[in-house]
Amino acid sequence: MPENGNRKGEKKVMLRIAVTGSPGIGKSTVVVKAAEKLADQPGFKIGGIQTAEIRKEGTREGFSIRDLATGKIGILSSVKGSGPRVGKYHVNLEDLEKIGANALRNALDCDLIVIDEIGPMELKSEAFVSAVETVLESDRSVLAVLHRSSRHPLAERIRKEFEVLTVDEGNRDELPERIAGLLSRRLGETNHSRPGQ
Ligand SMILES: Nc1ncnc2c1ncn2[C@@H]1O[C@H](COP(=O)(O)OP(=O)(O)OP(=O)(O)O)[C@@H](O)[C@H]1O
Repeated sequence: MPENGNRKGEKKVMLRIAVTGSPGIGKSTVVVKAAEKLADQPGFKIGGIQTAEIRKEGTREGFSIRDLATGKIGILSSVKGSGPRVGKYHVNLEDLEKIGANALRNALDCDLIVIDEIGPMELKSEAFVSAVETVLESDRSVLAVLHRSSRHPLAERIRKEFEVLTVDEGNRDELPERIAGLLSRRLGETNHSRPGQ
């Protein structure tokens, strides 16, 4: 896609997809694979966040958070620490805000904003919630992982506004291709809607 800046004349054709499903079913993997397929397309700019487990000697000790655009990585939560608790983990509000919320705000010129994930840990931070709301108010396409059972107003809003796909063992292998295809076609529509193209 051409540099963003002035998108005057560009039709708003953003696509909002959320994947949800049981713990450990493969939600993050679907999002990573879909984003990788799209990143292979020349000029397709992806921003946002990715979370992953931190394991030590086979035991899960917490989660990391990564800014997809800069590669900057921090601690989202840890069994050690002092932040608000979610299960046995303490949420690290500092990195959630410095890396997570900032990554979302800095992704507003991207073709696709990835938010992995919108769940109980991330929703502990008002700054993060506010950054997600800013993304929702933008005209950017979004691919998010949505926690299955969160009743937080932001999670409920996403359920209403996004196309929600439930990952299961039967569809998790084909979903990345399907999602990448949907987003890729939408990008094509965006380019074709630009004047002079
Ligand atoms: N299509 C697949 N086939 C086989 N294994 C898979 C597939 N997708 C994911 N996995 C494996 O399942 C595990 C969990 O994957 P992933 O972290 O993507 O799940 P998740 O639903 O995002 O988990 P969580 O609920 O903890 O956020 C990983 O070990 C991953 O390698």
